[in-house]
Amino acid sequence: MQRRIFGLETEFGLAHMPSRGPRMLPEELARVLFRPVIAWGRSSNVFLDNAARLYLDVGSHPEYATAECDSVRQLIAQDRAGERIVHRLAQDAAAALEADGYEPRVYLFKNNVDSAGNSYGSHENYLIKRSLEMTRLSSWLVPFLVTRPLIAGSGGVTAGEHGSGFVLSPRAEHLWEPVSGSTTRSRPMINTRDEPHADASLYRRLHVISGDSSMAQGTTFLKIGTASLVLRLIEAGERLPDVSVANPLRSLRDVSVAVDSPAPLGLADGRTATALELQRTFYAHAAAFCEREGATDEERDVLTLWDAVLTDLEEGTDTVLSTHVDWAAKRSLLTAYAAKNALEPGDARLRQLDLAYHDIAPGRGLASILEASGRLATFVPEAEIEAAVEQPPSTTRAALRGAFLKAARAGEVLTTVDWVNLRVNADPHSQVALKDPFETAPAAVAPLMESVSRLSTAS
Ligand SMILES: Nc1ncnc2c1ncn2[C@@H]1O[C@H](COP(=O)(O)OP(=O)(O)OP(=O)(O)O)[C@@H](O)[C@H]1O
Ligand SMILES: [Mg+2]
Repeated sequence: MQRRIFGLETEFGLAHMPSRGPRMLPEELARVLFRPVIAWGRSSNVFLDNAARLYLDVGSHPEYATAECDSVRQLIAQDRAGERIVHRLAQDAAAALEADGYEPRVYLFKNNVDSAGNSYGSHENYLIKRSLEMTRLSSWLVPFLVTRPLIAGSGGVTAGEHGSGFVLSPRAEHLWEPVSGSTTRSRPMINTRDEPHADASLYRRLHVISGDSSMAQGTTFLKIGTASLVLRLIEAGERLPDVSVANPLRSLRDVSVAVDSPAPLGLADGRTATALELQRTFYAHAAAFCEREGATDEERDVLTLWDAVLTDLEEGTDTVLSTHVDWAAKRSLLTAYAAKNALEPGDARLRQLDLAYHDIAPGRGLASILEASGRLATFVPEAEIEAAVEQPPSTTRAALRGAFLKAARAGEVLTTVDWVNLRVNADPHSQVALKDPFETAPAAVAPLMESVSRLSTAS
């Protein structure tokens, strides 16, 4: 079975929301949040012991990029570990604010649009074969991503020029092209910037930036697991029906807004199909392919859940939908709250509830409360998430990066690290390039480790 590398980058919304008294602006708050990171790692752009990258770009959105994972469950653990790491920074920041006379109400939101309408991303990374032709890839992947909000959207209340309402994917409004090399200027669904972070003759890193950040573990499981299955079909050269949509961006928005009365999407060949029909087509091909070619246990679990979610949508049932899919979980909360308090659709309290769903503070954020009470399904045991705060995935090169960083930090040896390269600063010949993301053999970093132990003993 072909293995795949997955990585998830999450940008968080950061806010000080005092009930009274002075309010700290996000840029300043971000600096306070990163003070311990800079003290520890001498930079606001660091690789952690769990081999993830934590950094602050321009602006005020802290970003956590998971280490390379090779299963979706592992990715969920590493992604959740990232939430914990930034949450703990937020707790420290709150204490620092309090000491300075501010009310200590610091919030981190794992969402994609702030109250001013700015969008920030959740980027998915998939290792794919270099030999894959990009046009063939996008002819299937784009219609898949256009319709994926049905099964993986985070849901949201909008108050736009077209009136207030509920959308499946708040991110959908902020994308401008199906495929492009730029992330900011034109914001595509698939970014083709060619940075494989691996042997470029063998691999590409597919960068999908159209998805919403996910709170429910079931949504991450579906979002990544189904995309990976679709990639498998494409990589295997399956003969697939042409389901190219005529206008991907318009269709993405149509899918997002038409929650209850889905309009058919126009296909490039003149036919029409609903998003649900297209998702069912992708599912059917993936299921048949796995039946024929074999599948991992995890892929079978993805197929089972995908089928169940689509069946719920087809039949108007809720056997798995609101326990696994963010938009459905959120919508039932909103509906119940609006009914109880007799609220109009555009009421500001509904937008607050929407936001509270994405608050990552355990016991305060609504998704975390739903999960704790069993109303959102879990895929990874709590102990695995807590372990992932410190430990990298053991089955990818992240394990070697993590071990190197840990040893170097313990010995106070300064290093320079990126996704591929590892180096001891004081030993220019020590550089190792881990071009194979599946490399886990300690021998691959033996010279580096020797250099670390020599220099730590020397100090
Ligand atoms: N060969 C690979 N294939 C797929 N994913 C990878 C590979 N190597 C690294 N990754 C993942 O890609 C992500 C890279 O995150 P990072 O934030 O550094 O993104 P970037 O696109 O390189 O840069 P930036 O966000 O600064 O523009 C991580 O989650 C990492 O685990
Ligand atoms: Mg990034």
